[in-house]
Amino acid sequence: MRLPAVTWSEVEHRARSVAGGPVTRCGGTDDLTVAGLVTDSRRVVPGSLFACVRGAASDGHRWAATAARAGAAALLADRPVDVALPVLCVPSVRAQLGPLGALLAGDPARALRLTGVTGSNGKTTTSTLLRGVLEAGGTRTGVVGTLGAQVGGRSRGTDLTTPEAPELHQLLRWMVDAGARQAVVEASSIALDMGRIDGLHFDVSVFTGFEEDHLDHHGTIEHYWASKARLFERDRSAAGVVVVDDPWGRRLADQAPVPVTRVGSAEDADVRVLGWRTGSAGTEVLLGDDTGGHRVSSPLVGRVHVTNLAAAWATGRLLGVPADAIAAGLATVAPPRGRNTVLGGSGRPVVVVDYAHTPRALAAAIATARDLCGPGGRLHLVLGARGRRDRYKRQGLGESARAADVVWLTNEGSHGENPSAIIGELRIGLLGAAAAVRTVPDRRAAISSAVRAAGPADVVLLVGRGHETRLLDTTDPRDAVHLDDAEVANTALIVEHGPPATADAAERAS
Ligand SMILES: CC(=O)N[C@H]1[C@@H](OP(=O)(O)OP(=O)(O)OC[C@H]2O[C@@H](n3ccc(=O)[nH]c3=O)[C@H](O)[C@@H]2O)O[C@H](CO)[C@@H](O)[C@@H]1O[C@H](C)C(=O)N[C@@H](C)C(=O)N[C@H](CCC(=O)O)C(=O)O
Repeated sequence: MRLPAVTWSEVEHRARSVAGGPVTRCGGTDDLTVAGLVTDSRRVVPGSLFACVRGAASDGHRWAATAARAGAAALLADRPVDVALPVLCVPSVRAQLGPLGALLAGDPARALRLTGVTGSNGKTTTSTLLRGVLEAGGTRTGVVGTLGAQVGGRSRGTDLTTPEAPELHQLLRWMVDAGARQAVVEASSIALDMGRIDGLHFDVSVFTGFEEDHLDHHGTIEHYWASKARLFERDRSAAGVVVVDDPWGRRLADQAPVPVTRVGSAEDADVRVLGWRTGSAGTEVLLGDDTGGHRVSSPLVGRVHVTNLAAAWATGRLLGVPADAIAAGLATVAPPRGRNTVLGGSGRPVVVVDYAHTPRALAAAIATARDLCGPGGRLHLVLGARGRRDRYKRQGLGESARAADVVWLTNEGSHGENPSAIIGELRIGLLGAAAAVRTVPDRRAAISSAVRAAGPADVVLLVGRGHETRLLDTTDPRDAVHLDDAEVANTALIVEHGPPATADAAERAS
């Protein structure tokens, strides 16, 4: 992807448009040009403008000399650095990442209609659904989120659900160059808090629902909610679609300064869920809006997707997509990897792989998996908790797990914590539960044991990692090992219960 060469004076001019205090240019002539804004010295290429970002673990200013050696043409800093490069000194480097990230990517957002998606659960599914709806409406649409970035038949990996602003604007440039005229952006609360979507304005932003999460970062649930509510300010979005089935969503709908379409089962919902049913073949929802009743179907499995489908419907309508195109789009969108992915069946246990990693999402995933049990079937849950993150959730996860028949406690990547201590915290929520509790610290062995113990009417639910394929038990990312829950489950199904009995099951196992 070729990024435009931007003159130093254009960079200075855009930087001055960011409120916050004096901008001082040290060195560099007006016709000096830079190409690409980079926040990581390890990704600098000749001609880059390197942004010295102060972080929690280190200060980007420490990497200025490294960036210079890698060919950076100039620096963005908030204090003097002893490096022989032109420097633009600003009050806050992080505050410049959006505006300058946009400028140095050629302001791609100006050529796109943008939809933002935030919420504690359902961001990835709803973003994927929206892309399908907008494409069915006839517009090439890009998407960026937890599963990386996609446009047309191309994809790119990302380290974060919502990348840092310079990378995000470069991905939007990549989408525009690939012919996209719409883009859907998953906006995580941490990204909203850290300014990663600065420089973007959304036609519609979607709030998929809320429960406490990421309190390690936000501190309190109020701050967590406020970071999401920030997306529904006029300077960020023109309109909102908000699921009002929980009090925090209702509060947002009541308080947001932009026009809000309310979605859910509530009486006052503008797009109301009138009924639904779900099973291994997919989900069907009956919706009511100001144009009447609409029946939509989707291959997604599980009650958790009912409001995701309703929110995608409401957003498509707001963006002018005809009702029949929305329905066609929803009917064709395949489940995103690791979101209620269904394996096995046809005479073998069903295995469901899901990303649920909060108590409420786990309770919903268990309810969904229970819907897939055959007569008299039991639900086996393979449960862990990621190390070094949101310890406060572990007892709640254990409490939600009480709804299963057999719970297999295991490792989910301890990230340097003591794996047994993590399992012990999960077990607190299970004290006195009717469910049988097994402890198998090795994740592969736990998945295989659960699949082995499951009968043909049973369901094995694997939660916490979904699509993830890297498992880390230390604090050094280089120690990560490959472990894909769906891969391990498929192997266990064949080893313990034989190959798929029918073609479609074989297809599903692929
Ligand atoms: C809490 C958080 O979001 N931290 C992010 C933050 O880290 P940090 O402030 O510690 O940065 P740092 O490591 O001190 O580095 C400071 C600066 O020096 C630079 N640097 C660093 C090393 C070097 O050799 N050269 C160099 O230039 C870095 O690129 C950075 O610009 O800035 C880093 C660089 O951009 C991010 O990688 C890092 O995300 C970490 C890895 C992370 O795990 N973030 C998670 C919590 C996150 O953001 N999750 C959300 C939500 C997901 C969900 O909803 O489930 C997401 O959007 O992914």
